[in-house]
Amino acid sequence: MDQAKNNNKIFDSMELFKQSKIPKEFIWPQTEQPNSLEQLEAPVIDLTGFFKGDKASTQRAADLIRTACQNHGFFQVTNHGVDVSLAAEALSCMNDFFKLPLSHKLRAQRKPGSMWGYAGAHADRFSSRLPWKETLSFGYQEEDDDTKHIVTDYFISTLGVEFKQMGLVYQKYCEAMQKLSLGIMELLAISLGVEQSYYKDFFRDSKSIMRCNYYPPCQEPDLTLGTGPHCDPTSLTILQQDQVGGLQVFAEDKWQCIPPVRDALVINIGDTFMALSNGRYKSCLHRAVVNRECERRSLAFFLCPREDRVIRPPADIEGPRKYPDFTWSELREFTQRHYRADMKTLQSFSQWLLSTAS
Ligand SMILES: C=C1C[C@]23C[C@@]1(O)CC[C@H]2[C@]1(C)CCC[C@@](C)(C(=O)O)[C@H]1[C@@H]3C(=O)O
Ligand SMILES: O=C(O)CCC(=O)C(=O)O
Ligand SMILES: [Fe+2]
Repeated sequence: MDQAKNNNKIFDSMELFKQSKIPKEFIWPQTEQPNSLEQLEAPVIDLTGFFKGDKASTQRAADLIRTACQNHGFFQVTNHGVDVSLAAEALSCMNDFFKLPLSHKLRAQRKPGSMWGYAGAHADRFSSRLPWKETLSFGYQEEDDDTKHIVTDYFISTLGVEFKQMGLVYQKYCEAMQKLSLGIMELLAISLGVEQSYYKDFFRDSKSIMRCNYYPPCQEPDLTLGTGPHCDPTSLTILQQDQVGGLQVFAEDKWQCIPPVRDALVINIGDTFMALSNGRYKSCLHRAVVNRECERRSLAFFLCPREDRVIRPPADIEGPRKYPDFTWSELREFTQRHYRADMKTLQSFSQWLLSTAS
């Protein structure tokens, strides 16, 4: 794997776009590019009844989730309780950061070993197959006294007090994401026939990751990718995408698209939840493509358990264990230091874990 250690290459997206050809580091192995992709059957689930405690609609939602997660792990939710104007503001104010001159963005540059900060094409980590994107990532955790304003504090301390308003938007957005995540954990438990609060309790005192993905327009979009094929190593991803489109999922042996649905959030389970379901639910390969005409933005909230909590499925999920015990801290370090997340991350991690254990 090209896990380049702390490359010092920096890409300025403003300059990149002026060149007629994209740098070779951004070129990905060519896969078939069918002109029009099928749409993935990612059911759009209205959460109104669930939030009202209506048993019949909760069961219907759980049934739709079970079918989706047994197949590819993706579904969408509407009436999810995230304020529409807050969601729109979180998406729009990304530009207040990504439109800054590179020198200003680099004040937030990701430090080696950290998950937080600004990264341009991950050029600091990889030396080939660079994604055509810039990202800004930061942490969120349930509030206690010294983490009550963890996101706002991050923006002020990293970018300056003029970014306080942006920090407040993402602080509120992360709080809404966390609340929705725990509701979905209840639906996942119901869908698996597990005690309803089992997973919700598992994610108490969680430490999650918020990631802003900014995909500039690209002069050779078919040669590169915004985000390469991967399975999310995390537990649950709540993705807000703008109306541009570009998210694709590899299911039934082909790439299928998830076109934007207004006011819906895309949910997918990650490798850690696949292990928590003992493999009954699938963490699925997905990617993001870019286009020549316009930028694309997405906000991904990655729910993660407390780093040291042992990832183990509940006893009443039948069948022999598919994965060894591990902690999120171990899997995260594996993806950050030894292995670039791809289609086999959890399988490769399990083998690595068992080989280093013996
Ligand atoms: C634990 C993580 C690693 C990545 C961010 C995340 O929080 C969840 C998704 C992972 C990622 C997006 C999967 C594709 C490759 C990656 C390098 C990226 O394109 O950003 C991954 C993230 C990472 O920073 O390693
Ligand atoms: O931007 C997208 O649509 C997908 C991004 C993604 O998969 C990720 O950040 O893990
Ligand atoms: Fe992803």
